[in-house]
Amino acid sequence: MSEIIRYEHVDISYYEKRVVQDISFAVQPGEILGIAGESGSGKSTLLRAAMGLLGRGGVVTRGDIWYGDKDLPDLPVKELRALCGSEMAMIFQSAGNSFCAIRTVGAQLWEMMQAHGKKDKVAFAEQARDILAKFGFASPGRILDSYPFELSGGMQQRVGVAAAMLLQPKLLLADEPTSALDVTVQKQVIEEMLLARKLFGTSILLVTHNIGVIRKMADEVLIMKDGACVEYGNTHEVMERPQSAYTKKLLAAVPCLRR
Ligand SMILES: Nc1ncnc2c1ncn2[C@@H]1O[C@H](COP(=O)(O)OP(=O)(O)OP(=O)(O)O)[C@@H](O)[C@H]1O
Repeated sequence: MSEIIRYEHVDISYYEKRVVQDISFAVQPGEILGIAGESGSGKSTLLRAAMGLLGRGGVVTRGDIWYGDKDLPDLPVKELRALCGSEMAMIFQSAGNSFCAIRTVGAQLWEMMQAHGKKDKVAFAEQARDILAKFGFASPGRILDSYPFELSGGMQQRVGVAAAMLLQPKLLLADEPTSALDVTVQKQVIEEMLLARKLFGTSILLVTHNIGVIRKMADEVLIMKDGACVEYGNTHEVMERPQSAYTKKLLAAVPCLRR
């Protein structure tokens, strides 16, 4: 199998109530799959299932999520934790919530790297400055020495994306990464994710309500409603010739956006 990740007939329940049913898709190396659809249709749940982040009450009840030859829902917690960050990284709507308020950004990133077995702090600092510079930060050293509250929400989100790339994961799971941002910063975060793909060949699974973001970024798109897939295919084709009534309605509700 050459795919980075493959979902096969996945059902997920919370407290025995099924919220995701029979979802199948695959993401190739360097490919971006956008997932859009109704609120509460299970988009975030799909991403969280890969990372083992469903929490108490959440279970993959059927199907497989293959990462290479590893079926993620069946993986022992320790093995899954080792993959998280180094192979698969996740970014959320607000990176600020993931940072601890009372320690510098640099200290927290170093802690993350240590958790993945890195021991050379000087090499880490150099790599962190290098990544931040690649992602367009003018003063990487200042960012690392900052406390999160010294950075704007948009800046925190941009740092979050760059930080996720420190371990050069093969797959980035992005859950509404732009929805809390103003339009200018949204564009910067989109550019950052596209740059991550260009620099590192990272595949991206992107959940968003923003069809404009899907048009701009995604090679393939999966549209969800009531826990099920109503449409899945090449983004351009789905946007130009949607087949399901729900996708047609969803696209009709979007103001005309340029690619
Ligand atoms: N921890 C949880 N416990 C119980 N039910 C949950 C939990 N998390 C999500 N759900 C339910 O699972 C369903 C899918 O939720 P999910 O957050 O995946 O949807 P979504 O498509 O990402 O929604 P949105 O677009 O509003 O973020 C919803 O009915 C939600 O209420």
